[in-house]
Order: sequence, then structure tokens, then C-alpha cells
Amino acid sequence: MTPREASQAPLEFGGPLGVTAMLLLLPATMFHLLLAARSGPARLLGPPAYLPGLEELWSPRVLLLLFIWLGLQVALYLLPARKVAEGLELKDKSRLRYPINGFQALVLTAVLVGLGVSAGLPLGALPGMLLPMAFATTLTSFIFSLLLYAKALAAPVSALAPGGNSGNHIYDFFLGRELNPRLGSFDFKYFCELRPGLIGWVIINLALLMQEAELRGSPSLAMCLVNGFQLLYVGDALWYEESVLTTMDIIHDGFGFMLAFGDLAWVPFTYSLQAQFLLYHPQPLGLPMALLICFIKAIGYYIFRGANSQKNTFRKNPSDPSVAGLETIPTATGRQLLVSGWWGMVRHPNYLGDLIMALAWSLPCGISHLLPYFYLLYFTALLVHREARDEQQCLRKYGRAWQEYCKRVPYRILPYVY
Ligand SMILES: NC(=O)C1=CN([C@@H]2O[C@H](COP(=O)(O)OP(=O)(O)OC[C@H]3O[C@@H](n4cnc5c(N)ncnc54)[C@H](OP(=O)(O)O)[C@@H]3O)[C@@H](O)[C@H]2O)C=CC1
Ligand SMILES: CC(C)CCC[C@@H](C)[C@H]1CC=C2C3=C(CC[C@@]21C)[C@@]1(C)CC[C@H](O)C[C@@H]1CC3
Repeated sequence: MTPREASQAPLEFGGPLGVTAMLLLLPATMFHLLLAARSGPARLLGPPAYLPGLEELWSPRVLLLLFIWLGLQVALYLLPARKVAEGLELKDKSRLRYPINGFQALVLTAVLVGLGVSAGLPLGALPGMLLPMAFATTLTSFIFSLLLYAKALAAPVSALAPGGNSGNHIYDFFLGRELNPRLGSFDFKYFCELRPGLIGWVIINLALLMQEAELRGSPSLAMCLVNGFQLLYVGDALWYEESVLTTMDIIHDGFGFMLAFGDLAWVPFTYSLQAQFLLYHPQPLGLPMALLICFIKAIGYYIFRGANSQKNTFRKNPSDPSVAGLETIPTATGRQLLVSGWWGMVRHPNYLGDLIMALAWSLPCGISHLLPYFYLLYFTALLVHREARDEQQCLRKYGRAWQEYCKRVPYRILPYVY
């Protein structure tokens, strides 16, 4: 790329050195977690009990299964949608169109899996295939990201992501050079963000529950809670699918290894860690404690959904009766910022709700091990970093109005603490 074409956007994630470390560390962490969950001591820190050989990781049959899964999700994506939504305006003033049929894909997948299981599909065998499945998915994500990068090299400058065209090949491969890579109307980033990984996570959880029921006669209360909570989270994401169109992943980040690996491999294989842990380390859970955990989950969900819906309603129609009475700050762009309601409590109330829910997902696993709390730790780091990135973008977008908002609402995620 000539220097004229390279973007001047500041480098993120520690620049080329930082992303090289992440390229290696992310898959290594995922495999460490998969191995630790099935090992006796289930240690989050410290070396794994053993290192699997290639014969344990590589299976052409599992690769075929992965492609069948991806093919099924592509087919469901291409089915007629109840609605086609428009994305935000792009640099060239055009808007892309996106099918809103993610929830339909979840329901149809559940129906197909249900039919398969009643016809003898051994879903309980999936937990035994997680290692080769994660290996096949990592390999697929890597090759897919290489193809995306090669495609992006031929893309016009107007199609590039603001942050992923620094001119450094490794950095751009990791962050993603092209903003919205598509084949015809098929949008790779939008498809990957919400379908194969997120729905795959629910299926892996269900398989772990079925395997537990096979081993111990019935699924444990802890396993049922983890399955129910995470199904609610995925169902909610797909029900409100349209709101993903305004996230930084869609409007700002390119589609490279970070999101391809994150969406396809990281989400299903690490977000299912609590259920994996419970299969190999059953935890007693009494009814009073279960009720308390449900209460924590309900508070988290109430804040998460309340905050996200309030912002989405306000962005779509500021005169909607449910948000019309809220106090706002005008900005030079013509848009307004909410300064009362959920968004007057902290600057990221939705992150607070999400973190409370993350705590509720780990609590059914007891407090004897740190491993099931990995998601909470990782997610706190992800959201603190994401909040800082969003803050920079909002400051660029809204200038003085954003500074005024920060003065009026001084805390970022946790009132009076952070
Ligand atoms: N489980 C997981 O791994 C992850 C989950 N998430 C969840 O996904 C959801 C979306 O998160 P994310 O995309 O990071 O960010 P948000 O949904 O919080 O969106 C941030 C944007 O909201 C707008 N905004 C900020 N403050 C205000 C205000 N006061 N009034 C009106 N608009 C405001 C700004 O955009 P603009 O003004 O342009 O509208 C800002 O860029 C969250 O609930 C998060 O918890 C996110 C990442 C990972
Ligand atoms: C492992 C890497 C360092 C980072 C990978 C990040 C991705 C796993 C996440 C980036 C943004 C995400 C969002 C969601 C899932 C995780 C990823 C893909 C949601 C779909 C989760 C459900 C919420 O309701 C919406 C989220 C949007 C962002």
C-alpha cells in the first residue's frame, strides 16, 4: 500500500507487536481453557495437565461436521427475512441492507437439532469432540481471515475500515482491512457476529447438559441454570438483532482475524466454559442459592435490556413516549445524548448489566475453582477496553457535547467506583 492510501488512525491493541502476541495468545488461551475444564485440578493458572498430540486435535470428520454446521447457518441466513434493515450511512453515502432473521435461525436450528436427537443423533457425543472441533474452527478462521485480507487488498479505499489499513500486514490482517466484506448481498461480518458462534454456543451447552444427564441420570440444577441463562442471552441478542448494526464491530472495525476467530471459535468454545466445567466437576446447588443466583441474573438482565432498549428507542424515535421525557444534551451532529434515565446513571449502564449477568453465569459453579470465573475476568477487561475505545470515538464524534456528558455523568460503568 502506498503511504497515501494508509490510514492515519492511531494504532490500537499495542500496534503490530501487541496484535502478534494476541494472534498467538488467543488460540492458546482457548485450548488451555478447554484442557483445564476437563482436567482434575481445573486450574485457570498454571500449565495444562498434558499437551494433546496432533492425532487428538485433527479429525477430517470433525472438519466436515463444522462445514455442515456453517452451511446450515448460511442456508438459514438466506431464508426470507421478516424484515430487511438498513445500516448506518457509509463513507460513500450508501447504506447496506441486512436480513433480520437471526431469531428465526435459532428456532429453526433448535427444531432441526430436536428432530435429529429424536431420530438418534448422538448430541451427547459433542463434548468429546470439543478439542478437534476447536482446532478445526481455529484453522478455518485463520484461512478465512487470510482470504478476507486478500479480498481487501483489491477493495476500493472507500470500503476500508478506519482502523485496519495501517499498511502493516500483520496488524491489518488481525484488525481487518475491509469494513463490510460481502459476496453479493451476503455480509460475512454480520453473519459471523450473530449466527454460527452464538447459536453454536447454545448447542454446545445443550450437548454438555445431555451428556451430564447420560452420565448421572439427570442434569444438575447448576447445569440447568447455566444453560437457561446463556440461552436467554443468545435469544435476546438474536431477537434484538437489528441493534448490532450500530455496534462498533459493524460500523468501525474491519473484519479480520480478531472478529473471525472471536465470533467463530472464541465465543462457542470459551463462553461455554461454565457448562464444560460442570460436566467434569459436578457442583451441589441448593434451592435457596439457586433462587439468589436467579435474582442476580434478573437484576443484570433488567439493567442490560433496559439500557439497550432505551438507547435504541431514543436513536430510532426520540419522541417515543417512553423516552420523550428524558433529559438530553444536543450535539453539533444534530444527534442528542441522553443524560437521564439509564444513561444518566453511568456512561455504560448496558455493560454494568452484562457484567452482573456474567457473575450469575459463574456462581452456579461454586467458589472452589477460579476457572469458571474466567469469563467474568476476561469480560471485565474486554468491556473496560471497549469502553475506552468507544469513549475516544464519541469524543471525536461529539467533541464538547461529549465532554459535557462526561462532566454530568462522571462514572463509566460502576456508579461511585469506576
Ligand atoms: N458478551 C460479549 O462478548 C459482548 C457483549 N457486548 C454487549 O453488546 C452491547 C452493545 O455494546 P457496544 O456496541 O459496545 O456499545 P453500546 O451499545 O454501549 O453503544 C455505544 C454507543 O452508544 C451511543 N451512546 C453512548 N452514550 C450515549 C448516550 N448517553 N445517549 C445516547 N447514545 C449514546 C454512542 O453511539 P451513537 O451516538 O453513534 O449512537 C456510542 O458509540 C452491550 O450491551 C454490551 O454489553 C459487547 C461486546 C462483547
Ligand atoms: C477475543 C477477542 C479479543 C475479542 C473477540 C470479541 C468478540 C468475541 C466480541 C466482540 C463483540 C461481540 C459482541 C457480541 C458477542 C461477542 C463479540 C462478537 C454480542 C453479539 C453478544 C450478545 C449481545 O447482546 C450483543 C453483542 C454484540 C457484540
